[in-house]
Amino acid sequence: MGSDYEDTGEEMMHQLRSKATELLLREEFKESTSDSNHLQKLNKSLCLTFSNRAEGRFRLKEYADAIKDCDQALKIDDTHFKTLVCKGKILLNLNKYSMAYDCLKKASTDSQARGFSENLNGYLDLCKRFVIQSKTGVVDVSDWVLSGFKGIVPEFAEYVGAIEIKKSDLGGRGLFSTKNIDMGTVLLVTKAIATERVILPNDEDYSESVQLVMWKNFVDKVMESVKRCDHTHHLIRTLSTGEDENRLEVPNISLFWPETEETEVLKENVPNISLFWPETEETEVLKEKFDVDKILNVLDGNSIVEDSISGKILRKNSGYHGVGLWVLASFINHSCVPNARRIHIRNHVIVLASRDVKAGEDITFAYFDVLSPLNKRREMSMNWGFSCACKRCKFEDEIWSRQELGELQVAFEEGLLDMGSVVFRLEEGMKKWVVRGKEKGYLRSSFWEAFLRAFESEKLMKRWGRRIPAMEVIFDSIVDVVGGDEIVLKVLVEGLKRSGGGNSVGGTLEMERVMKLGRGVYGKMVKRQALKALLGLGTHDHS
Ligand SMILES: C[S@@+](CC[C@H](N)C(=O)[O-])C[C@H]1O[C@@H](n2cnc3c(N)ncnc32)[C@H](O)[C@@H]1O
Repeated sequence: MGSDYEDTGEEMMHQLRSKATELLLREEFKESTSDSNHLQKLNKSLCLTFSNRAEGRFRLKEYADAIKDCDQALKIDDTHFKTLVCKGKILLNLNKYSMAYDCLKKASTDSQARGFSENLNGYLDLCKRFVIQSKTGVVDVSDWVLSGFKGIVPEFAEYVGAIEIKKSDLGGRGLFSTKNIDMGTVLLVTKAIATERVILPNDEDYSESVQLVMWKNFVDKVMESVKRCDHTHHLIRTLSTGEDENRLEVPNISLFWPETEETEVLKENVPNISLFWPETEETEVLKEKFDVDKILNVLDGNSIVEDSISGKILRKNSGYHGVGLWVLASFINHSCVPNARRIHIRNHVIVLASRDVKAGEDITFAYFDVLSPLNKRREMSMNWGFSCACKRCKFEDEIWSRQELGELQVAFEEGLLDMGSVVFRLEEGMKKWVVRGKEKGYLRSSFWEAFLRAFESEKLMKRWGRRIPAMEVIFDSIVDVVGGDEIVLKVLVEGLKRSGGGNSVGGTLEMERVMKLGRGVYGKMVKRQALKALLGLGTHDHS
């Protein structure tokens, strides 16, 4: 990097090494007391120099090199306070929580710990919490939510739940559950390689430019991370560039586990052997080492927009528009019958089960609004560069060949029929076409807009209400398809507020329906009272 700080360190280290070599050559260092003292001083300086360079490299986020410097310093003095603190902080950043704890604990017993400006006990507590979190995935943001997002923003450890990467029928690889999982359970917590956020202006043209600048800054940040850390580069290279997805390797999930030795090995700077090949064009070697085009393609297909349909930014000022790359989350495929969703808190993404998930299921979230008819969903998936292969699309593909359904869709889109009539005809049609169970929910979700407008209109309900299924029946079958969906939740919450907020007997049932769906949207990490506060339903609940 060539900073002044590093240059001075390098120079000093060089002088010290020369002096040590000189002493060794004279073979006097063992016998001579004065030289032994001198060597001691020399070692002390060398230790301090390594320690200082480690600190500098830590600040530059060059963690692998910083750790090497710490180890050199600790080889000279394994109780060196400053180095122990520095190594502890680096390990914390590398998600090695137990090892970080051990380092910082050792530092905390040093007499210098008392006058130390940073809060060592705070770090130790954080390590302890992270060790538990990274094993259990249990996170609770209720206090933060209840404080109106004014308190300290929660910090998260990396967590990889009961999931694995396998070949997926949907396309390429996917993330799969390895056991039965309850709705609201956290499946994955991971920090972004990089994120970039902006507040979008109202002006459409200007907004487009702002988004372009956001994308450029984001790409720059990713490139920086890749240059700084071989492990990051390695992880990004496991992602799809969109080409030949079915022939891609399936990485082992352990690559993403925090606290493991395997990641430690990969974090080391292992030079590529091609670097030493004779007769190879230098540019060729460099290209293989750092392929900008490949990384750009990876970013195109794997970056996640934070406020997209199945993402939720949990904080007060969520007027931001953001993009980020979360490597393991990028293995999650899309489905129009999704079973997971994302919550974004600062640079972390938390993926949670938005319904009960069975062992062996493909974990999926919605890349786009799945409360839309097939033709719109097709368009949106093509914009993403793929043709959706989920079971709902397959079913609807077949059933849409029925002329009546096509005509109904046109009548709905062009407003040729009132929405009550659209809904009535759809329900009657489903009887005739022998559509049953979940498949009814597929079509109802595609006609969500029509159902919503019918249920919201007193006039239409007077006319059609008795001839169509009750709103609760429809909503349940839609939730069965789309899982914990924020749009459905909002409609239910508005309905509940209009009916007096759950004080009547019917209202209590409605409240339970909302709370259950809320768990699918926000997960178990937002407890009941906090969830009510978040939904604007008051916090006076004594149940
Ligand atoms: C973010 S990646 C998901 C992981 C990817 N399958 C892999 O092997 O790396 C998005 C890509 O996965 C594929 N994909 C995701 N969901 C799909 C779906 N429902 N149907 C078909 N292909 C899908 C598409 O090729 C899409 O561009």
